[in-house]
Amino acid sequence: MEGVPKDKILEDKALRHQFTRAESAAISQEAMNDNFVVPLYSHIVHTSGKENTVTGTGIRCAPQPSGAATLQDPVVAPLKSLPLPAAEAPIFSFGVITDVQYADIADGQSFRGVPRYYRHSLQVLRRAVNHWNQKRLVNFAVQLGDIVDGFCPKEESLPAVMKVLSEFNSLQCGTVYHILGNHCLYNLPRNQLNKLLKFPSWPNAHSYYDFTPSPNFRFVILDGYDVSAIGWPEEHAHRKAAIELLKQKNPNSDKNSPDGLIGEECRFVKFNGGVGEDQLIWLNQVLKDAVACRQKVIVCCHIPLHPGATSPNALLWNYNEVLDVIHQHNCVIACLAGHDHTGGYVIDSHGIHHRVLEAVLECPPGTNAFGHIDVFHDKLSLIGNDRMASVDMAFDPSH
Ligand SMILES: Nc1ccn([C@@H]2O[C@H](COP(=O)(O)OP(=O)(O)OC[C@H](O)CO)[C@@H](O)[C@H]2O)c(=O)n1
Repeated sequence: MEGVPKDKILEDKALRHQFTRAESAAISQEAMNDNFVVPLYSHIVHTSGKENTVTGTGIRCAPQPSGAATLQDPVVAPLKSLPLPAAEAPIFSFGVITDVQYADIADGQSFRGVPRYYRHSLQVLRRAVNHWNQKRLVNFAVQLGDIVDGFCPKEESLPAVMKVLSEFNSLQCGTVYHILGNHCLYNLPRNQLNKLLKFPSWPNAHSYYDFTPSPNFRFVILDGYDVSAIGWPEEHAHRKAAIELLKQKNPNSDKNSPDGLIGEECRFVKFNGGVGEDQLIWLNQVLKDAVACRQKVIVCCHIPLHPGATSPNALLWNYNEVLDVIHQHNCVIACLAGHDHTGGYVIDSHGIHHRVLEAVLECPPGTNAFGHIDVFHDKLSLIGNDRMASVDMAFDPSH
């Protein structure tokens, strides 16, 4: 955060502070009166020929050089003595990483034959934390799910989780906010995870929460395995509902298999899940409150929320219900997810950015997949490392 004007920095301590509604509204008004610097440039990465999608790795558009004057150029006074405009400093920054899926086992592969590097993933995580620690690059980090892999021998689940968490604990410059993934639930009971991952909702049973790291920005952490065939006790209503849904939607005896399912119907597999009714009501309330506080919201969920940003077999079962709620409020600027390891990106019909992040687990030795997001008043700038593609996500600050 070197060179960042003092008044734009929120110290770590303040970032961990949960702002009250009154505080937020007051600071929000102050910010509105502020003269924000207009960014020098804003761009979206196009790497695949598909508009607004990111499929390449680590590509970042550079600002265009100003070039020589042409006949079309307006006549202007010589600029010799004008200083260059200063680059705008981010309001805050946060680290992002997903699908570490650590296990102390030999390399393997996914169901589709994609190599998976279970031990190396811990090294990628270590490099991520070191990177974020350098120059205090971030104010906090978000881990988007699946810290350990389902192939981790059961008796090693807890030590494996502890090993991963101890790497995260090396983050010197702020809190790590965790999200539940399916592989976490293959390893440990939900209640134990809720406690280990320090969910603010603990000891309540649910695994969703929100936090306000800066007065004008709120994060909503969704639990995509709220209605799920994994992670709940046998008799739990949400497990029963999930099993019933899978019975209706997926004719395969192995409910992890999408064989025979077409298009978006492929999402009805056991390794996905849905957001339950209570969580939808809670989400609606949180977004309503965020609008009242003039906050911009970043929604994070392990399972992607938009079919344009993911393969259909990694999509949230009731993604449309969640999007309906999100679209009713004019405050969500981006949705971040993991789960679909290759990554993806789309801007939806309401201008919301959906960025699915690239997995750590699939990084061949020596390569990386992590990043940090600089938050500005009118854009989120994801700066990815190596296999994580960078992208600028602009939004309208006036809404
Ligand atoms: N066709 C399939 C696919 C998977 N399985 C089994 O389901 C479990 C979870 O699969 P996995 O690929 O490990 O899940 P991830 O969360 O890492 O990734 C999600 C997808 O990549 C989304 O695109 C595991 O036990 C598999 O063996 C299956 O039986 N049949």
